[in-house]
Amino acid sequence: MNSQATNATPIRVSLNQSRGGEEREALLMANETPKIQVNDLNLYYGKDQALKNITLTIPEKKVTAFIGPSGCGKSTLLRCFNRMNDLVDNVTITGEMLMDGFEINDPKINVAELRRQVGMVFQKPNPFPKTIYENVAYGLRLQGINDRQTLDKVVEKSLKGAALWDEVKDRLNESAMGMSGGQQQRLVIARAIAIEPEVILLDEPASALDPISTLKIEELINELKDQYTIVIVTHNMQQAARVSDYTAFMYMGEMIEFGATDQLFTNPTVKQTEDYITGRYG
Ligand SMILES: Nc1ncnc2c1ncn2[C@@H]1O[C@H](COP(=O)(O)OP(=O)(O)OP(=O)(O)O)[C@@H](O)[C@H]1O
Repeated sequence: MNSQATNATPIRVSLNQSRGGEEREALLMANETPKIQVNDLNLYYGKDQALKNITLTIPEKKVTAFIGPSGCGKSTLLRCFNRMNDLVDNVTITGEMLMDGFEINDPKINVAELRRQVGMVFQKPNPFPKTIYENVAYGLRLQGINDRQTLDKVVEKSLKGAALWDEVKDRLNESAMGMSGGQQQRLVIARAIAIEPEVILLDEPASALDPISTLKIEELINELKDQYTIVIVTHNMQQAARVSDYTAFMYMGEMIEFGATDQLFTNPTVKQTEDYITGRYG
């Protein structure tokens, strides 16, 4: 379990008890800076409701994990944070989702700028068919930055930040497609951090990787959280326990329980959470 999680005070325990007809309770505690605040968020794919009255706070510069059985809405919620669901037809969203106090779903928001601030890494590494160097420089070039010295600096810093520099510094001009899956995933993370996001969304970033590469990604997450707010979706509860400070357990579109990872795994307050983490379902 993450060492920082041990001492962390939970910022909020958010229990959605609407199915029992009771009011949802939200208990807010101090000690963290909220980065993203979600209030009563509902999301529909056509008529199907995928997220139900989600309320939670993502703390700044901490790792928050979303866990829960397949189809419970983890990825859907994650994709809300950088408006990736805009790309899906017939999506309706209600409720509030604030980042640093600004409504993410405000139609006036510049979505490209939002996605620069909120980077995303997917399950399957998706490097561009370009050199290692150009993969990392890509976002800067998009911003019109072509000065070689600046690019060199950012490429080196980002690859170091993604714990990849030593492995690739002598082959920066080779194709990224020749790297191993684990290296490609760290390259994608380097590409994400090159444009200095504030939040990094990781959607099962290690599920396609071997155990050693998985370990490297987990170590990397631990290092990155000093600088970035990280939200990770994972199927792997041990991974959530290892890398996250806070964990949110979701079930059938609802946020069942949210709390400090060590508390949620050792002393869950809701029976459904306990059933899930002890392997009774899911
Ligand atoms: N593009 C889409 N169009 C319609 N329904 C969708 C779409 N994406 C997801 N869903 C549905 O929304 C629900 C939540 O899916 P989501 O992928 O968010 O769950 P998940 O918890 O991330 O699942 P998994 O762990 O299997 O990835 C599911 O019922 C799914 O079928």
